Amino acid sequence: MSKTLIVLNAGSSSIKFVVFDVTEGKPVNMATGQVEGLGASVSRFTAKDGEGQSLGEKDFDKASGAISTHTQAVDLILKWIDDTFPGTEVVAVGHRVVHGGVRFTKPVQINDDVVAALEELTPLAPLHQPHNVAGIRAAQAAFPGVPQVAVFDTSFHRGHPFVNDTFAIPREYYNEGVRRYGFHGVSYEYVTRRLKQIAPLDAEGRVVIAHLGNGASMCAVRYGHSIASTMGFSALDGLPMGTRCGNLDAGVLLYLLDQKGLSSSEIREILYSKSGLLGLSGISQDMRELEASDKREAREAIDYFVFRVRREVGALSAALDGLDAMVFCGGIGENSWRVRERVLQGMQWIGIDLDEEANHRNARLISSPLSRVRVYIVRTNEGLMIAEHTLTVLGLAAPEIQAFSADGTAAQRPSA
Ligand SMILES: Nc1ncnc2c1ncn2[C@@H]1O[C@H](COP(=O)(O)OP(=O)(O)O)[C@@H](O)[C@H]1O
Ligand SMILES: CC(=O)OP(=O)(O)O
Ligand SMILES: [Mg+2]
Repeated sequence: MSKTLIVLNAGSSSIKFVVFDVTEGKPVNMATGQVEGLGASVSRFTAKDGEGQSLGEKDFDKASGAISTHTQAVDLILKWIDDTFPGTEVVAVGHRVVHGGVRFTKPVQINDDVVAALEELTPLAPLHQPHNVAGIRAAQAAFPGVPQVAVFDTSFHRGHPFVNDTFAIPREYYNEGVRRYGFHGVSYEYVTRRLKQIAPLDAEGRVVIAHLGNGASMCAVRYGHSIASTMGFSALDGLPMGTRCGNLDAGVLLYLLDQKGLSSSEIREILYSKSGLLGLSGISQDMRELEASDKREAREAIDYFVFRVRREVGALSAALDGLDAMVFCGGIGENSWRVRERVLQGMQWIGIDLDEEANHRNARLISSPLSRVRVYIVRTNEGLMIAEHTLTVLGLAAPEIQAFSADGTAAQRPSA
């Protein structure tokens, strides 16, 4: 009987999943999919095989039994896996968990104590953490006795030097956990490892990675380790995102509270769900739609996005004492040649010279031979990273994965 590992990435209104065959101790992608629109009037299930070919899609509305909870979605995913891959045994479940706080500096096997600790971190990541915990509970109910592992978005950043870990507010807040955690660490860890394979010398240098997806952040990596991130205490800080504001003067919060009389939950809704590309354009949170629009507001939203990314290239390069390579990943970073072109144009001052033709075709290397700084596109793969960590934590990984997987954890990092 073949052995299967399931990776779950539970968001506010969707659960993404990846099914891996792990019979040989190495994850082989069998299927990727998601249930979107949880709690909405219509939810949608889609799945693709390892080559990207559709394995099925189905809409669920009131008539066919709408899916409103994460538990129902996990049950649906489990049943689909059972029907699609009969004769496999689920041996482990790996979860992406956005916040690991100061305690979780590396992936961990989940038990009741871990779940309780993750629940306590909910106020730090209200858009993600409750859903991550709901996904864990749903999977525990669906796969009783099957070991589960949490892999954290914050772990990769836990070695930040103090100046990149703190805010200049009274120190007691730092001591109680008000720190610049940084997120998207699972993606950055994967990209850092791929860069080691693609360009080993660059991977040892000073690298700025831009994870530009629906959530977006940038990370400064030196000798393969994160030293700074644009995201801070919450997944709100730094770059503007699909619906999140990014960097914001704290005075704006005081204004909304004191002068506009908004409640904290109204402010949370604005900053997390009504801002960013959606808030500025009034049209969409989706970069493709904005690029297709000829409205001035759409153009200005993209202008702002590009401007903030460019600023951070400079800021993170300063944090790194220079720049050797840059990497784009995430849905926008991997696919939008327009955004990349606009970010990189006129950056000769920092050593970047774009190869426009390579950039147009989303090539792996998009800087010209004249460029002192190499610029790459790397397709991120958070699911594979989570699968490898899950196998390693549970002692199920093939030796080469075990060695690879042990090598990037914050616990083993030299101090930055
Ligand atoms: N070909 C493309 N051109 C421009 N933007 C794209 C393209 N493909 C995807 N995107 C954008 O990528 C974003 C989604 O990124 P993704 O990393 O898939 O999101 P998530 O954080 O939900 O995983 C959306 O804004 C989408 O419009
Ligand atoms: C941390 C974060 O922003 O995650 P996502 O991109 O999945 O929203
Ligand atoms: Mg994402």
